[in-house]
Amino acid sequence: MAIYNHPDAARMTYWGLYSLQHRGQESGGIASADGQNVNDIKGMGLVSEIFTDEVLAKLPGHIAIGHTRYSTTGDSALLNAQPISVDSTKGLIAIAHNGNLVNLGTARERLERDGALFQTTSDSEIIIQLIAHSKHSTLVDCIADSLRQVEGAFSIVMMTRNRIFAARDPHGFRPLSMGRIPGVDGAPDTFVFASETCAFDLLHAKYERDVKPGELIMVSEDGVTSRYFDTTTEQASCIFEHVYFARPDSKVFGRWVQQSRAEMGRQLARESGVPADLIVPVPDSGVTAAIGYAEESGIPFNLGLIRNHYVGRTFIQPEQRTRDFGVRMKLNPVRSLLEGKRVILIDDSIIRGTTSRKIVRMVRAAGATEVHLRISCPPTISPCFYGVDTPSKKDLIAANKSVKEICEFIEADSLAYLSLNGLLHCCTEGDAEPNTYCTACYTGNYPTQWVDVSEILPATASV
Ligand SMILES: O=P(O)(O)OC[C@H]1O[C@H](OP(=O)(O)OP(=O)(O)O)[C@H](O)[C@@H]1O
Ligand SMILES: NC(=O)CC[C@H](N)C(=O)O
Ligand code: SF4
Ligand SMILES: [Mg+2]
Repeated sequence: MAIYNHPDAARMTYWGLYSLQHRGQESGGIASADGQNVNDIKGMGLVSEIFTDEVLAKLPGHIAIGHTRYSTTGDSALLNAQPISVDSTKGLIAIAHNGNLVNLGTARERLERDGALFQTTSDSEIIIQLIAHSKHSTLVDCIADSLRQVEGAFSIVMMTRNRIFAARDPHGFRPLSMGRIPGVDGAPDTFVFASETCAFDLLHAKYERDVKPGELIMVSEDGVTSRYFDTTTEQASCIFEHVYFARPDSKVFGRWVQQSRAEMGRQLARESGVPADLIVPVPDSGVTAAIGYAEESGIPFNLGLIRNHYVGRTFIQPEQRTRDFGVRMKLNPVRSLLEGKRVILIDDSIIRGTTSRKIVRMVRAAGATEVHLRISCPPTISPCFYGVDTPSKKDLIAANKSVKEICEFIEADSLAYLSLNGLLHCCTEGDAEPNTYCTACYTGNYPTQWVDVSEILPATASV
């Protein structure tokens, strides 16, 4: 999140982060500036646990950036919480980064040889260390120079004591949108940047446009300026944002997530329908696809699994132990709906298999006579290096087992996944401009050169 020109920028950022909590639950932070000084407050846990009125009062100013972290490089620890600030001859710069860099080893070594002292173990700090060490004369040139040297996924916002910057990597892996709150009585407008447009709604900000792949935007007293630091790379936006990561009330890569997900459900029903009495979504992320599936198949839909609202997302938990327990604490079956029924469960993805195995058992134990599982994306066979912490091949169930074997493992009566062509159709259908997506976790074809070879070795070789 970033806010430029609002008297209570930190509080606006706090509200925005509240709407983006689903993107990271481990730590959070806000940095603010009043034109002279920059302050920041970071903590472990959820946004609501870190920020109270008292804490927000310590963050004055009309400029702010904020972050919720889902760790992909570096420990889940306070030292890696963001925004990360670095002070140099260019003044203090703070960064909030969504994504994951893939050439960090070489970049970090080079910087350390040049005398950089790293404060964190996360990849994100590399970007501002590169800026701090850049030889270019203006800050914006230093930033463009830095962004040309890093490879991988980065949607970033940065701030100095009086400016905001926003940029997206040339592949446009992760989303980043720009919005505006019109100034009252001729006052200047407030500019807002957020990973997802759902953050704009609460702030009454109007979605203006996406930050484009390879674009660097600067907002200062002189207004908004934009330049491109790379125009040579083909777009490869993360299709998993539409499958799982983003909220259905967000527009991601210029397309409503809700539309894509409902179409995934309809397509799944067309590709692998099965006779049944009831469609049950696996909340939350399976709900929209299940509605589409029910629409297409004509089979009744009901909430046969209830989600405890005080438990967050399980897949993005950093530890398997918490993921295991999390599923049971989070989801509980509704016996009165399931008893004696042939049930089709709809979920968006199977990564490790933690959720599916527990849920199929749960639904059967609650009296379902048949349990069929339908997944609204293809089998996840390869890890992600671009900001989704899908593990190395040995932990990805679909990299090690056939669909038939997975079906046996999760003890379902039948299992089917959406086809890759089906998924691509669902995420592009009706669009004016063709969207180009990364689908590497389903195909193993990575859009960047730098990938960790040890992670993508065949599962048996890496055990
Ligand atoms: O195979 P697994 O390793 O168990 O991971 C896959 C599960 O995790 C995700 O849900 P999650 O609980 O994270 O979030 P949600 O509440 O947004 O659905 C996803 O929707 C699957 O249900
Ligand atoms: N979820 C993210 O965007 C992670 C940012 C960064 N790679 C980190 O691990 O801290
Ligand atoms: S590998 Fe998968 S999760 Fe990662 S960016 Fe590509 S589509 Fe998204
Ligand atoms: Mg889910």
